[in-house]
Amino acid sequence: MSEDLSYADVLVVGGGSAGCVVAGRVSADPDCVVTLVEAGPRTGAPGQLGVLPVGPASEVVWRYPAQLREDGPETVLARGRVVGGSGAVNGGYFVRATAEDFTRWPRSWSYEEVLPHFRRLESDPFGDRAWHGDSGPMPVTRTASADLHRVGAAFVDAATAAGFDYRADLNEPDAAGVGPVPLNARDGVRVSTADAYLAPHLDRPNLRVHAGARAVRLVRDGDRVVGAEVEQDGRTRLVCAGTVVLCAGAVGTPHLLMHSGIGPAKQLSRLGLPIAVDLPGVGQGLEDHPEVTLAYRPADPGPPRPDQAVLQVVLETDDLELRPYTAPFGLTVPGVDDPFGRIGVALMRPRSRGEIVLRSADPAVPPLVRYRYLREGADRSALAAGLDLAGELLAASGLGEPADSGAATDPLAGLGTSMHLSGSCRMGSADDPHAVVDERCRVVGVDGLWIGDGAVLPSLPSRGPHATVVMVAERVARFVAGLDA
Ligand SMILES: Cc1cc2nc3c(=O)[nH]c(=O)nc-3n(C[C@H](O)[C@H](O)[C@H](O)COP(=O)(O)OP(=O)(O)OC[C@H]3O[C@@H](n4cnc5c(N)ncnc54)[C@H](O)[C@@H]3O)c2cc1C
Repeated sequence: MSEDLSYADVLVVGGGSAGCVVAGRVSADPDCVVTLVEAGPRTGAPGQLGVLPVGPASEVVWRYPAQLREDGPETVLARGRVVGGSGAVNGGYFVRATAEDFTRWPRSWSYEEVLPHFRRLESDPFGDRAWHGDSGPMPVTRTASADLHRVGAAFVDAATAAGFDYRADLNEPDAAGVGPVPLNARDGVRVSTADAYLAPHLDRPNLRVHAGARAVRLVRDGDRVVGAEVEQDGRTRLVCAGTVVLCAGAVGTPHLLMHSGIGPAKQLSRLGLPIAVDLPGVGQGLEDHPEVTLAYRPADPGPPRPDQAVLQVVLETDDLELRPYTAPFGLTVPGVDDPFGRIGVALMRPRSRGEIVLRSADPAVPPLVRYRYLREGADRSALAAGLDLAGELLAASGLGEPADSGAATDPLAGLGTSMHLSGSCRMGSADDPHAVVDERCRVVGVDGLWIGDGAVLPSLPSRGPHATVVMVAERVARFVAGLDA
């Protein structure tokens, strides 16, 4: 029997990028008791921008089995598992979705509608521009030209010489070209939403943060969710709640929904799970940016610089993002052996969509992330064209000679992922049979249940998703708090 240990007006499940925003914002009302449960530890993710703490021995990530191509082998996908979530272990790149991206979202999420929320969340030195804010919790900074690592400086020179525009602000509404990456960082240290939205308010009596606490199942009373079963310290506790906001991420949120009987009936019944609400879109339609890299032998890798972002500059073209990584991954990801310099080539508007598949009726067994990358010929040729462009820019930059990394026979053989999973419980209109949440991010067919994380993105931004996920969470917090109708 579960023990009824606590009550919350609002229970936030998952203390990642989105969950910390929702808990921090909603608990501003002292009359609202907010409980945040996070499966991972409270701290442990080193904050230096030049270190990605996601290597094989990391204690702050989940390792999900993943299959990138339909006929390909399984690999492992890391996601943050710590207060701050993936945003506490990521590259610190904080580029907004473009204005054009929002033309694919429901009209109530047009660029004009979301802009105030982007402005509210940030403190950007460009704060005097119409599309920026200068008093929000997230600091947004860029590496000054004079401070760029030689990789970034040489790449900018090569790209501008090749005719690409230089953009000082890649967070302009439709910025394309080459320029410094907006970073959620201060003085070379990553600032997660746990730092920005949660830490300043931990003394609020109405805010309770439980680390090492994993929700295993939602609890319902008829059509209403009334709480969750939470495992902590080897015990299962029942947390009763007036409202539950799922922020367990694009894998964790559909996983928890399905284990609570909310999901595609066919998949649930195959595993003998009870069906409460047949929602065919749960876990379906996920998107991410496939990435291949051009490896080279760096002419001069230089010493590791933990204070420098793994990506200081980037080139945005129509549907590609070129990423000249500042240092070999062997220097930035603990436990990884990789001596090569790399220019990443990511497809930012991929046509393939994947799914999250349950493998067991036991909620402790991680689901499979099935990407189905490169099913479409157009995706393959776009990436191949991107590799050609990377080759031209490498040659012009003088950064090094292409390496024989085994990619010569099939340049797409080294396919990877940007780890930008989104849209596994996507937002949509009432007539969309695959919509999991409505335009206010309320779960369809269930009362008292919201989703506030990257799972709800209706289509993948053509930029990394972190800034956009934080914007969505800002907005969901307002819906939950009743500040916006
Ligand atoms: C290694 C890496 C690098 C990345 N780099 C960038 C980048 O530089 N720029 C960019 O734009 N994007 C980047 N991303 C993606 C970006 O960080 C994510 O899109 C974003 O952080 C997602 O936020 P979220 O709140 O949806 O999920 P998360 O931040 O992943 O939060 C989910 C949280 O829920 C917790 N959780 C899961 N299940 C449960 C449960 N059952 N009970 C309790 N807690 C649970 C998890 O432990 C986690 O803390 C990167 C991602 C990774 C993994």
